Amino acid sequence: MNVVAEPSFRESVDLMFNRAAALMDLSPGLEQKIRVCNATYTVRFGVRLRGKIETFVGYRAVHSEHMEPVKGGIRYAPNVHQDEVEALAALMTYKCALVETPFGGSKGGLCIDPRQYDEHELEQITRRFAYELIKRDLIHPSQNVPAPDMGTGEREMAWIADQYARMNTTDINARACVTGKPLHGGGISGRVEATGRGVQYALREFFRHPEDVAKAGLSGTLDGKRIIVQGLGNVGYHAALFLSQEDGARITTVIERDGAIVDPEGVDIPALRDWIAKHGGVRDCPFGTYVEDGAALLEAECDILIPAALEGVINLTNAARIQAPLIIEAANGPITAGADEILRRKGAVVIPDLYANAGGVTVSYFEWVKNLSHIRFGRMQRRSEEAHYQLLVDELERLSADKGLGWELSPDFKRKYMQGASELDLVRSGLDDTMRTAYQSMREVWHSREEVSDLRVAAYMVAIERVARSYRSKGL
Ligand SMILES: NC(=O)c1ccc[n+]([C@@H]2O[C@H](COP(=O)([O-])OP(=O)(O)OC[C@H]3O[C@@H](n4cnc5c(N)ncnc54)[C@H](O)[C@@H]3O)[C@@H](O)[C@H]2O)c1
Repeated sequence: MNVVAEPSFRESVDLMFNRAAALMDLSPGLEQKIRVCNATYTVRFGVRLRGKIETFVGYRAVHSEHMEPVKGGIRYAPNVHQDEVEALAALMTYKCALVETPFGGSKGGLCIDPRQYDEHELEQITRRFAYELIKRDLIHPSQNVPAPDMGTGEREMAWIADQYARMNTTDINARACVTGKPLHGGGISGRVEATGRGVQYALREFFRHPEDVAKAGLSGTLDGKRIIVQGLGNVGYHAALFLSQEDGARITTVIERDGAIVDPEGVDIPALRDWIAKHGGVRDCPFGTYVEDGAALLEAECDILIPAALEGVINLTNAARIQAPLIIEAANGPITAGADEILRRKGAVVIPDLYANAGGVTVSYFEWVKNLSHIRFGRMQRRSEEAHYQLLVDELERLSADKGLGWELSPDFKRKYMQGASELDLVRSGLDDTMRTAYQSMREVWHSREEVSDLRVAAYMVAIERVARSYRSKGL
């Protein structure tokens, strides 16, 4: 393998920021204020496990408090470090600004390989980590609200919410201290799938603009497009599932940590997911051809590449060989700053992380609002409204019959129309609207200024301008 000097993840994010800031009219002081991470708290705590005390290292970085609470996931991975959580926290600031969720940016991490511990041990470790953060208001409904990220999910969020509630028994808004909770524990429908769903909506929006699609050298719709996905975890699985089942795309390759599965006709995503859950990897999987060097397949021919696992996987060592004309960054930071430049020169179109994976924080926002408002979303309308909707449905059917159009409203449509939307309908339509609006705002900058060469720089410009506006109006 070539050894090439790459900037760190945080430096990479800063370089991307700098490229955008250079095209803007910011004072150097404000530019620096927005770029830097405000503070990072490091905690080392001991937990007695299997008769011995084990020490764990965790972080919570707060990048920008121009809006509070600050928001960002907690990652469990063996080599999490300060640079990484600061990069991820910065991305959260820009992401929240781009999709207009009223949060600053934060991120947490715990150095742990969760696969080495059983559920009871993970609960002990999570509760202890949460205790350390809650004590310092680094988990708090109005100050800092975590969510799932790599290696964590609903289960860990439920433990964190319970830990907060135990330590703050009189806080009526306790449930809003963390998002991504299970539905029965104050969560919201559609949160588990939200980031992958957002990737699908982002691609749908991109394909609504033939001019943009042509920039990637592609044409038509998502139907029949060949897609390579790296990482079949929460984000990659849902993106792959929805794109293959609902948009007619073919997932020709899935790259996992122990190799890849290739099937030019389209990998059976639910079957593969079940296989991984049972066997811990893709080796010996019967649903396609197994390839041991999975990472090499990032360079394979396809229409769309979806890195949905780790940062830095497309870097100076492989960027020149990437064949995908369109890359959507479902993961945070999968393309380094140097690789980004190489891809731009090659003419590849990159849909950037701060937009592409914003579905998670968008639906987290809905969950937080639901928790704070103490209402259930999407319930039955009043009876008078139901009668009103019935009249409209009758009228639509009468019109269709009169004009001989032969329309028939589906029972599902009638039910939804008359009962009001379910919580899941509301979440999906809110997410779709958010992804469309954010794309339009990036696109406008991308197309209106010649020096704006790509969607990433446009996304950063929109986000930085909004953060700057917030600081200008309220002061530092
Ligand atoms: N979960 C969310 O809501 C969310 C939101 C926004 C962004 N993200 C980002 O998406 C990415 C994935 O997060 P997730 O929540 O899906 O994590 P996850 O832990 O659910 O899944 C990660 C997947 O990647 C695989 N993987 C790990 N190392 C790999 C390697 N070297 N090669 C190939 N596959 C590998 C794992 O086996 C796993 O299947 C991260 O960058 C995360 O920051 C997640």
